[in-house]
Amino acid sequence: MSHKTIAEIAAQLQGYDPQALSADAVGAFLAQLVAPVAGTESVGVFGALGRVLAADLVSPISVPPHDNSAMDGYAFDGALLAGDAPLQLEVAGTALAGKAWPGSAGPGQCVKIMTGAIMPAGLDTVVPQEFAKVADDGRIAVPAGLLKRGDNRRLKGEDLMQGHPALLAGERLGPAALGLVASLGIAQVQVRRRLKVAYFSTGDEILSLGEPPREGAVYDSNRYTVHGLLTRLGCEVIDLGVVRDQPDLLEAAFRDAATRADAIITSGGVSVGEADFTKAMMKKLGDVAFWRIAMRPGRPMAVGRIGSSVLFGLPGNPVAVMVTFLAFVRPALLRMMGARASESFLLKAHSAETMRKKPGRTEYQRGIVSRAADGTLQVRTTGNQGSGVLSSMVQANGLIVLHHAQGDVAPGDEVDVMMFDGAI
Ligand SMILES: Nc1nc2c(c(=O)[nH]1)N[C@H]1C(S)=C(S)[C@@H](COP(=O)(O)OP(=O)(O)OC[C@H]3O[C@@H](n4cnc5c(N)ncnc54)[C@H](O)[C@@H]3O)O[C@H]1N2
Ligand code: MOO
Repeated sequence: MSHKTIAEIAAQLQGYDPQALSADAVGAFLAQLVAPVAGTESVGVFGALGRVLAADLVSPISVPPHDNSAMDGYAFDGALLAGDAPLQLEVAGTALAGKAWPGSAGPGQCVKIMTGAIMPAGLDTVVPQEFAKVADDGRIAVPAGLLKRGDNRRLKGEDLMQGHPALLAGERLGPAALGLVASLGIAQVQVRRRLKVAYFSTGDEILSLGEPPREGAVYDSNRYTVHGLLTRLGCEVIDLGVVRDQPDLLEAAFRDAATRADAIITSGGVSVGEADFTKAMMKKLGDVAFWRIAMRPGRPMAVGRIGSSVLFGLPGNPVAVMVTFLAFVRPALLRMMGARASESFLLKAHSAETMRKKPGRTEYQRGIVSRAADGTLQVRTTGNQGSGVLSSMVQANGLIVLHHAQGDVAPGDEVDVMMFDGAI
């Protein structure tokens, strides 16, 4: 497959400046860099949760398969409802769910019917049992003015119609979609193959779990966060551990990742520090751009391609990793997974506090959304917004998105919030 180079994509984007990119420009760039992976597989319905449908799914049957009753009651011909007086109907038989009533109702007759039972021929309306008065002679009375013709009847195919698409290619199959597939009698679905994403952390000061603490060193948290983010997305995660700032080790890790994965995610080493091994190695092995993004947190980032793998070089700070992942990597990976484009879901909430914000960059503040006394949604920040303060990501239930052109926020102003539920 031929891919566009960084230079080719950059040439197409107006005002592309790697040293000052808006968050929108990053999104537009990545949309051009990545494409859905080829390859599909057939999976059973239980195993299809979270997978991406590879082709439109056309209904082989109609659901429901027949007109049927939505209530336990009595089915009758709705044409009789014209008058003002209660209808008096004789009960001709009983229609049970799961089989057709074999008889036929004559004029002035109704059929006792259970929820889900096929509507007997010629009958189109159901009076629920609670509203039907049964007289001593066994006849039932339908009160006047209660029903319209067709009430309490479910039409054949009102959920899914035979021959029509029930689900479109690119659907990420959730619990409702699994049930829908099963309701069509379909046991296997064709889904895109899982995306393979390799991940490693870089930095000499990064300790792996199990190593004793030492001065100046911190335990690797990014690999665990990224593992969680990727797993929730339904990717196959290839964990390449912590890689020291040594050219031979970095080169081996990148080469290994590029042969095994569709995408490579690294954290650390993309800023302007002196030990620039990671950047140098990315540049040597692939077609990579180094960006300064007009955003907070998550200013530095590297993107490009090593071999045929897409590279996302995320900044080392733990919160910046999560924010850049949610803002940019997640939409790009969804596109690679073949998922239909979906805008990230932003909720509006009233700010409970003043937020200082300079126009000209996008800021993501960790927020806690709650319901105010008047029933509306309000959001407050978690306090310290340092990009190393991972505990605040745990406290938060969403990211307040202060857009590029936006200025200061006053208490009561509406702000956009990207809720974590569903995203991570
Ligand atoms: N002179 C400048 N300095 C910095 C700039 C800048 O523009 N000019 N940008 C700052 C920003 S913003 C960020 S973010 C960082 C990004 O730097 P790197 O990507 O090179 O990351 P490191 O320096 O390796 O690490 C930054 C920070 O994060 C900690 N870290 C790294 N990896 C992990 C991990 N796997 N688990 C937990 N913590 C990790 C690391 O210890 C550092 O504290 O640069 C700023 N500086
Ligand atoms: O990416 Mo840095 O964390 O903006 O702080």
